[in-house]
Formats: sequence, C-alpha cells, structure tokens
Amino acid sequence: MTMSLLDIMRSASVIPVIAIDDPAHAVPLARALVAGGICVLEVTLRTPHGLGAIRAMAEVPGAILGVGTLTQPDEFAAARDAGAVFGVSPGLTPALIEASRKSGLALLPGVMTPSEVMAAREAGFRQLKLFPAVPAGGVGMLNAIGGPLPDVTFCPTGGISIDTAPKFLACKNVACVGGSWLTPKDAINAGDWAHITELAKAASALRVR
Ligand SMILES: O=C(O)C(=O)C[C@H](O)[C@H](O)COP(=O)(O)O
Repeated sequence: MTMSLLDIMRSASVIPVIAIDDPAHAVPLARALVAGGICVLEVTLRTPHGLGAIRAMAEVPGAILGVGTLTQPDEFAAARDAGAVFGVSPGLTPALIEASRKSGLALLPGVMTPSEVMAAREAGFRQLKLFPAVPAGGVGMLNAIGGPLPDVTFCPTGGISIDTAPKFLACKNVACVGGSWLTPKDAINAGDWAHITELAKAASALRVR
C-alpha cells in the first residue's frame, strides 16, 4: 500500500533531518530512531553520502525514507531509485515542480511567505514545509496563514526543538515538524545509539493535538 504524503506526515509527529558524514553510521542510526518510534526519516543530500545512506536505511524494517535538500531536478529520480518515497526541498522552482511530476516522487516543498504558499498551491501542492520556520515567524506565522489559506498542511522546520515542538504541533495546520535535534553529531560520532533512541522516544511521544 502506498502512503500519501499527508499520511506520511500524519504518521510522523517529528521528522528527523539527517546528514550522514560517514556511511557506516546510516544503518545503526536508522535502527536507533525506529527503535524509539521515529520511522519517517529525511536524509539530506547535504553530504555526498546521502543517496547511499537512503539505499541502506530503506532496508531497515519499519523505516520510511525521504530525501532532503532537493535542489536539482536530476536528484529526484536518483533518490526515488535509492528508495526514497518522498522528497523535501528548501524552496520551490518550476524545474523542481516538473522533476517531481516526471519522477513521481512526492514533494514537500519549502515556502516562507503567503505568496509562496499561494504559488505552491496553484502548482498543486497542499502539503508544505514552512522553512526556515522560526525565522519566518513560527507559530504566529502558521496561525496567520491558516486564516486566509486554511487548505494547506505544514511541516515547519528550522529552529525547532523538543521544547518548542509541542506548540507547533498544536497548530491546526501542522501535521508534523522537522528538526535536526534528534541526530546530534557528537552522539552519532560516538556511536551512542542508545542516546539517539532516547531522543526519538521523547519525540515520538509528542502527538499532534
Ligand atoms: O537541509 C535542508 O534541506 C533544509 O531544508 C534545512 C533543514 O530542514 C534544517 O536545517 C533543519 O533545521 P534545524 O532543526 O534548525 O537544524
């Protein structure tokens, strides 16, 4: 059964934004997150190991892989072939809209203003990433957008923590939040997978409303 992007977002509460510096970290990291109840994993293309990590992590039972930092059209098909079932970009351009359609990879595009929300909606996107969420105005911005533009659902990302996530998740137009706080580099480099599982447990205990 294929999950829609909205189903994936609703199943998540928190989507960890992951950057893999060492390919050997990919599988133990995915296992640690899934063990803590965090199953939707966004692996960014910020490092050269992104695609390889998606391929490896997609084999971990229970993990649902997304690709992050999509900025080039040719990355869509490559990420899909590696096992990503959705993609996330920091913004939206005509070339990315076309690449999403051609590849069939569901896209969660980044927006940060009402005009960008309206342009994304015109292009057919109803699930959006508010990025960067805190500099863009955070909860106040989400509530303000929800008035005139109530038919879009957000995954705010950028500047959110375990302490501030609940107030984002309480917004009517938020299905989940994204963040890098679940995957601190010092814990990953130390192989402290138990700590990552603890962070994941705390995050997966947060529920929308
Ligand atoms: O890499 C991307 O594609 C991005 O869009 C940026 C990430 O979503 C944020 O960097 C996560 O934000 P923090 O939780 O504040 O670290």
